[in-house]
Amino acid sequence: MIHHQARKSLATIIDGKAIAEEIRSRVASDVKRMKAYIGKVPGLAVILVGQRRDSQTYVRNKIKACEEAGIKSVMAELPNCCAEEDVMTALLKFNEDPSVHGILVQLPLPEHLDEEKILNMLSLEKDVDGFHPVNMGNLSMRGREPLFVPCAPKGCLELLIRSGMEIVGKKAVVIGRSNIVGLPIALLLQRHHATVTIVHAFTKNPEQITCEADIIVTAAGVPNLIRSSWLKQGAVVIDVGTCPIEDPSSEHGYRLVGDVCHEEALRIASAVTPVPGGVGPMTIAMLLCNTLDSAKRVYRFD
Ligand SMILES: Nc1nc2c(c(=O)[nH]1)N[C@@H](CN(C=O)c1ccc(C(=O)N[C@@H](CCC(=O)O)C(=O)O)cc1)CN2
Repeated sequence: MIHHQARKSLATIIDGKAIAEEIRSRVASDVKRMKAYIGKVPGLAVILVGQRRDSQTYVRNKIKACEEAGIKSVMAELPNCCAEEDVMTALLKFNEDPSVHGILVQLPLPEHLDEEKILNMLSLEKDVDGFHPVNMGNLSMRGREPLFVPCAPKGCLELLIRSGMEIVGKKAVVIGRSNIVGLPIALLLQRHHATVTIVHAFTKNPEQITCEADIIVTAAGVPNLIRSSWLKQGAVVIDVGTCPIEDPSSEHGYRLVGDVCHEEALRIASAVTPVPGGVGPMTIAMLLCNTLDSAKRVYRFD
């Protein structure tokens, strides 16, 4: 699962795709067991608004992953020009449906829709993305437990643990402060007793901050932002940034790159995630885990 490079000095590449596959097959066997014992399977509802190509791909991959794990999925597809009310109607229907244990609204939504208002209407018990404001509040407060940890952050944590990185007391720097990735990852690392700094677009001299970090989780969406001079020797680098860049030599005319200059990071870090094949596949694996956990909670099945 962890590929050591031929040259001794190069970092380990953390194979998120292989780890995600292992987790997905564990989920599949748990779903099978649930079906055999109580005759029920977990159900996921997906709401997709508009026709963004990337969102369509992610949703397609989520539904395929559900299928492979034996999780039932339903989808509401709404046009880009739909009203907030239409999204609410779909969402409330899924909130009421007892065969649905997880609901997700694919983000980003078109600009005219109020994301916070919509996420706020999700049943807290079915919010498998963990984006409901109350869930985020619980994630941020000591002594409280969120029902669901957001998928990409949960995947990052799993990759960090698998890389052998001890988190307690370590200096962690998170680059980016979005509600989907940067903010929840920072909260999660803090929960695991790291000393966390968030770097964002207004941070002065970010390089001076990142080069002291034992752990870097980057979700800036800026290709090759993180060069070797930004890294401490032996750091673990988790790259959540995914950006398509033009590449006439590839099949679709583009390829995906992360925030990290991968070749440079390999020479300085102790472990690095690739893009693609790092955090992305883990995001989908964690969604399956959260959906399964939700169904287990409903049926009191363990
Ligand atoms: N409701 C949500 N919206 C969004 C989330 C989310 O967790 N919940 N996260 C991102 C997009 N995302 C999931 O929705 C996601 C992004 C990337 C991948 C992935 O597997 N990436 C692959 C490459 C895939 C490709 O070829 O295009 C990889 O990195 O290897 C999965 C899910 C924003 N919205």
